[in-house]
Amino acid sequence: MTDLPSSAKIVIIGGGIVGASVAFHLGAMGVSDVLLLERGKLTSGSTWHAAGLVGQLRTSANITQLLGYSVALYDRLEAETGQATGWKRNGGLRLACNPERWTEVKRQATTARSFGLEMHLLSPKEAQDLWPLMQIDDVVGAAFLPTDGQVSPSDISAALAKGARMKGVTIREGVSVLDVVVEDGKVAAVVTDQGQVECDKLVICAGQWSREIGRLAGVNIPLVSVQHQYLITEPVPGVTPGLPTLRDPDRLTYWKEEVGGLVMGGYEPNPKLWDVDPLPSDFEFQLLENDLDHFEPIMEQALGRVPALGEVGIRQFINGPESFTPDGNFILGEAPEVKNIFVGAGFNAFGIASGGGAGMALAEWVAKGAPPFDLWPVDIRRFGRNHQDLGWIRTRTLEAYAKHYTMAWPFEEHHSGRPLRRSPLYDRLKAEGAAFGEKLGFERANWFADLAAGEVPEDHYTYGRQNWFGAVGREHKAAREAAVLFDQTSFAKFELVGRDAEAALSWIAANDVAKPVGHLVYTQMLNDRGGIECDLTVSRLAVDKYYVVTGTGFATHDFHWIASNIPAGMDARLSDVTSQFATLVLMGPKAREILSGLTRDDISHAAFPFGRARPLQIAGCPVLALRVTYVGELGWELHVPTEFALTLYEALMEAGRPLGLRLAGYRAIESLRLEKGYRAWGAEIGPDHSPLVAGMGMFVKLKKPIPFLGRAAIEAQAARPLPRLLAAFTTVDPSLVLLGRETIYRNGERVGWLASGGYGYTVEKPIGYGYVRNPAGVDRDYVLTGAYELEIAGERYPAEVHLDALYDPQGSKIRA
Ligand SMILES: NCCCC(=O)O
Repeated sequence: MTDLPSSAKIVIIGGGIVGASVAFHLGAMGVSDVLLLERGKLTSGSTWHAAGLVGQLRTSANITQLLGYSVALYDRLEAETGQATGWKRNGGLRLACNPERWTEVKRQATTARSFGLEMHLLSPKEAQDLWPLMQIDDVVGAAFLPTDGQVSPSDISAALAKGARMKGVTIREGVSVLDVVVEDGKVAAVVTDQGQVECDKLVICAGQWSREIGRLAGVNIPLVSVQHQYLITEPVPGVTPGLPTLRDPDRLTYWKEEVGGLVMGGYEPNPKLWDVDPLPSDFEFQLLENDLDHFEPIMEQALGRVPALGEVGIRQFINGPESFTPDGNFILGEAPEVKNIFVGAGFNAFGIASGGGAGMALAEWVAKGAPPFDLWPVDIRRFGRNHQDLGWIRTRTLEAYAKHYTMAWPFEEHHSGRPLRRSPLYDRLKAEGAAFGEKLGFERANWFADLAAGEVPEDHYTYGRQNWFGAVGREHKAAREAAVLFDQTSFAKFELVGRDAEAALSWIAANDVAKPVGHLVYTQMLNDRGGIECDLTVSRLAVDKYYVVTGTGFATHDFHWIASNIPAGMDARLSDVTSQFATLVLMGPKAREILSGLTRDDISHAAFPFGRARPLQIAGCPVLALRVTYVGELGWELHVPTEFALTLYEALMEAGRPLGLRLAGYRAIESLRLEKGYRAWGAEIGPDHSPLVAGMGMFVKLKKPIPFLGRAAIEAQAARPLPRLLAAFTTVDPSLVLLGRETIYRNGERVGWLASGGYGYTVEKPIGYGYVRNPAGVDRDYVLTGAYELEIAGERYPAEVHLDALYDPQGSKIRA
């Protein structure tokens, strides 16, 4: 028995690297009364058998920053705690063995430059000079990140735990959590085998056991355990302690030095779950049985790269289960289901690399209620209804594991666990040649193949222009010249109802939403730093009722943000009505002509202007029509009870085809909105960007004396020069492919990177958006007076800068 306290301000469950790091950072922040509970011994779950590579570059700047924080922490932790960590900055090599991979690596080098991370491109021979044991016959090129490294997972965790204790955190080993007590939607206590511990906040960092702990509290943590195998050799002649880590993704393998020998592991294309449910609770310092047959293809690939592997003995073979997630990103943040329960789990084989930074970020989230910066790619609120089914989670996670080292193609879609959520129009769209993508389990048409012309609705991935380029161009042109119909049924839709709905929404929304019934307002919702948390439309349907429409992927996030910011005591209830309504979006100069033949209602501009929401009867269907656009054309979002969706679709297509109506998909939306300069949350805007730096100050009610969340921060920003400003860029060479993360140079100096990239078929140019930075202040003049270049895959190309929309800057089309 341990002397377990009966209460603690914060309880952390799990003594692996992430739990220890959260404890360390809470201690460092001076937070007192923190208790870490570990069921076995510290690190005994999966931390102890991790391979310990520490790479930093990710596709997100902020996640890269998080991993960079890990490196900086590991640099100093041994001196700070007196505990050896095994950390060394021996650098990381990455090989490319075919031209497309070489393009990927060169684009990664540009991404690294954009994010301020050192990464050098090497010839095969230069790579071999750093890693003399490898064969380079098939190597096209390589990249070297000198600040990457490796660490001893157990030792670094022990150092974090020691540091946490030194800062006052209590750590108890041998304590099992049996239940979690939730009262009034908040965590109240954990029940352990040694008594109950009351707490204000709970942090679940229990590795692969996190899903089960979450379930005790009604919190969904979608991760599963996958078997991961690697081997450790006897000493290999020629292997030195300074040997860099090596990733050989075309052979699906990684390498690192260990006590004069080599560690070699890999990501099998046919991964195997640790298929037990529930997971055993006494699995401490244990491994699974080796499966050499399963590892054989990885071994063959490895021998081809490092023949010396065949000449030394294998010291140990490891098959350790580790937690993986359906999208390959880890899980951080406050659970949307229960207040004050936080999660740090699902680290997908990069827990050791992420541990330092993830612990820092989660500690801040727990202590201050918000993360230090935007962590959307790993935010627990990115999950949706599809992520609640264990079978689906398993299927998709196995796909993600198998793709750990495969090419990360632009526009790549997952193929497993589909179809799951289907619009009523799915079969019709499929018959019309839809190439579907998927978001939160929803099937969504990305583009339409011309079946009569023999086109096949399948993506063919490359880093160049992909096979759908022409098809999307057709849809784009139809939107600008005639009309298109998008099925956007997957939109997340909420109703906010109650006596205080207006007051609550006025507090949460940055734009003025206190409008008469029948008005639609586009608004952001800001955090107290003035950053954009939500970007959506609200339509007032009654004095006490608003209809909120936001992006498919933001369903959980935006619902949680709105619900948790309704001031206490106000009568305003939020409900998710996504599944009740299909959304057909009719856009283009012929939209009114098409619609007017199907309704007796007056839809003239005078009767139904832009920014209004009206009920319409269309072809017998009761429709809520929203006069709004995300593509820069005249049009309506038609929200209709799902059972009417097919009837509405048939009527629109029949009336529209003679006028040039086409079906169109999400890739056309992207192209159209880039031309029109509409921002996308998660790309150009997010919690780190205020409306002012995003060039959207006109949507903030600063001129009205209405208090709103984030107002003070925006007022303070408005009084100072802006540190950066969002601009559009087009390249002079129209054949270039912009994908996002390309580096922006102004007068030869690096000033930012593209948050998004695509192509505008009307302007006939590649388009990208990115922030131009200058600590001394940025204004329109500063942006417009520079000479710009964009770096793409290591080469610089001249570019033009724009602050106004490239298409219809006056907005005359949408107000037609
Ligand atoms: N746990 C293995 C990590 C491999 C990698 O960092 O690529």
